[in-house]
Amino acid sequence: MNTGGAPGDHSGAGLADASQRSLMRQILWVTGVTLSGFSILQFLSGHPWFATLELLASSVLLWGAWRIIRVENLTPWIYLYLLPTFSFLIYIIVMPDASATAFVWVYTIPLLSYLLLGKVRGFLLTTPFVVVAVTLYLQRFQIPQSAAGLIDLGNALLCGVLVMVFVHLYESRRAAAHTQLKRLAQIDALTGVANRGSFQNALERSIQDAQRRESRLVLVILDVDHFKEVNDRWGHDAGDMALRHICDCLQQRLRVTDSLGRLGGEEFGLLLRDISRAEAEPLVQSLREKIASSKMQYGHQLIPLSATFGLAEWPTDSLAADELYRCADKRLYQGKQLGRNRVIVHDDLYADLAPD
Ligand SMILES: Nc1nc2c(ncn2[C@@H]2O[C@H](COP(=O)(O)OP(=O)(O)OP(=O)(O)O)[C@@H](O)[C@H]2O)c(=O)[nH]1
Repeated sequence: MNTGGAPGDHSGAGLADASQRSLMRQILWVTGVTLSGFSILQFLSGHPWFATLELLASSVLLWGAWRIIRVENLTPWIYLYLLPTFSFLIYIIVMPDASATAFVWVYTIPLLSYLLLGKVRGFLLTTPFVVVAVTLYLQRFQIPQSAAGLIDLGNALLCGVLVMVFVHLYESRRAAAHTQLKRLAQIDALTGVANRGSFQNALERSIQDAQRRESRLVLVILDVDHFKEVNDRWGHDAGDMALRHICDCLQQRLRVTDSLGRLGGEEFGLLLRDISRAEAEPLVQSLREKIASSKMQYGHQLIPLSATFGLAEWPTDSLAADELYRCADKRLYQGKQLGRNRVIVHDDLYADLAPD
């Protein structure tokens, strides 16, 4: 059973969009400002055309830094930045009066790629550029014949390889930690089902999906009856165990497309997709009976539990998620007033089935 996560939830490579956008902005600023500094140096060393070119490129980068926050799709902008930048870095290795130390700029290729594109796309972009850079470097400066020259070359190449390996390892662990954190932020620590926030997101997305497919869905809110007594009589641990027990009972009967979430305290939400109120009612009645009939084993004691359920159907009860929620909650409250351990499916109270 799905516990809140809905289809279409892509974690994506690299950093999350908002922080990736601000990171991209900072990178554009830094490279823009650095390049304008270099253009002054080029001008002073007698290369006015190259200086003008760098100044133009720097203006484009600074304009990009201002614009990047508002662009809709960030990915093309990232490639638009990385491809010319990497090509330029390779050019400065092979340009006529290039210094052998210009090769150190190649080390920034894996850093920028992994930072902006994540592990897989970062690796795919880094590899060809680094291979081309090393090949051109060796052609341009020839393989040294002396031991000292070979050591210098070995240092430069080995350092490049290690930078790539370290960045790859770092990004793999960062991406795994990000996925784990994201998962933990969406689940309720006690029961392992979706927490309130991710259940509400699932409800919003399911409504949009039902709207698109002209389907129906049912929102159920349930609250454990006299739960305070469970805590008072058997202790808080028994109360915690009762909450997990109720989740188990619910999960055993739900379909994979349904969602279960803990809305707070002893209140839970169920999202039954592609189902009408009439079809949902027997299912919810069976859930109620299952909870009421399976006493929870706590040590040598059996603790009786029951819950009251309120149902609301989309789109007949309301089109909006918050109104649908209020409707189900109101019926749950009516169920509590009528004596608990029952399912209320609509506002006509006398039409609802009373248990037992
Ligand atoms: N063990 C445990 N108890 C909790 C947790 N969250 C809330 N509670 C307790 O749940 C109890 C809820 O009590 P009430 O709101 O009075 O509800 P109730 O006793 O179930 O009564 P009705 O809902 O009217 O049937 C309180 O005693 C809370 O302390 C939790 O995570 N674990």
